[in-house]
Amino acid sequence: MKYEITPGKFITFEGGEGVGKSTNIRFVQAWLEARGIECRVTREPGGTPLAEDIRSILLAARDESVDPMAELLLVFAARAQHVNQLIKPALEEGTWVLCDRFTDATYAYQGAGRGLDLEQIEQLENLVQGGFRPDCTVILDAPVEIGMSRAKNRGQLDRFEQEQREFFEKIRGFYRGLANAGGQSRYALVDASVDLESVQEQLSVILQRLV
Ligand SMILES: Nc1ncnc2c1ncn2[C@@H]1O[C@H](COP(=O)(O)OP(=O)(O)O)[C@@H](O)[C@H]1O
Ligand SMILES: Cc1cn([C@H]2C[C@H](O)[C@@H](COP(=O)(O)OP(=O)(O)O)O2)c(=O)[nH]c1=O
Repeated sequence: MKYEITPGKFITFEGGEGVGKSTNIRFVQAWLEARGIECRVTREPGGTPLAEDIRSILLAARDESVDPMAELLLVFAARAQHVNQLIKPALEEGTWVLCDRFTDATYAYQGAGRGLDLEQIEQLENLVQGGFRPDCTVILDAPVEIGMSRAKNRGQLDRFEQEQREFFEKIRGFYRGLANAGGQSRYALVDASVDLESVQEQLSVILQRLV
């Protein structure tokens, strides 16, 4: 008898700085593993040794201003490595992959934030990923100042965290737009401004629909 492995699901977590992505990914992992679902937690930019090296290049604060197109191409270089070396092989084994940010972050940060053309980003998305997209994208939404105040105890600011408030408002607006576009979509908007328990209640409802 042919034994078929059910491929895993690919869930991505998006939102502004400090909204609680890492904290809630750990909750989702525990929730799924308690139901016998094997999970792999990863992040972007990063996830493999090469992609983590590219992450360090992207996040380093530097005197030289970084050309937005150079930033965009680095993000996708890291993603090509991550998708092909880690994410797809894990999914094919039946492991679920929980990823802290993915391509929606590129539309939000390099597109809405830096002002790059969304169609050019889409061309790169198709080039690097083909038709590969997340099964579900959780957007954790909170006012910019809440995320900033939660993130501020983390020490030195990286190159993105050094941006002005206006940059983060654009990113928040973009994510909310994705979630509110209507119709059947893979996006689930979570109010992350409330206490952790209330955030996790919202996540449980989303997870019930996925398992
Ligand atoms: N709903 C919440 N209420 C209060 N504090 C939170 C909440 N969610 C996360 N935190 C705290 O905020 C900080 C940033 O959370 P983190 O998960 O690292 O965010 P991100 O990964 O989105 O940058 C952590 O100290 C975390 O414990
Ligand atoms: C995945 C991705 C991340 N980024 C940025 C957003 C973040 O500022 C940074 C690192 O992501 P992350 O570690 O999630 O930041 P934080 O925990 O502070 O929210 O990389 C992009 O600009 N484009 C992308 O495509």
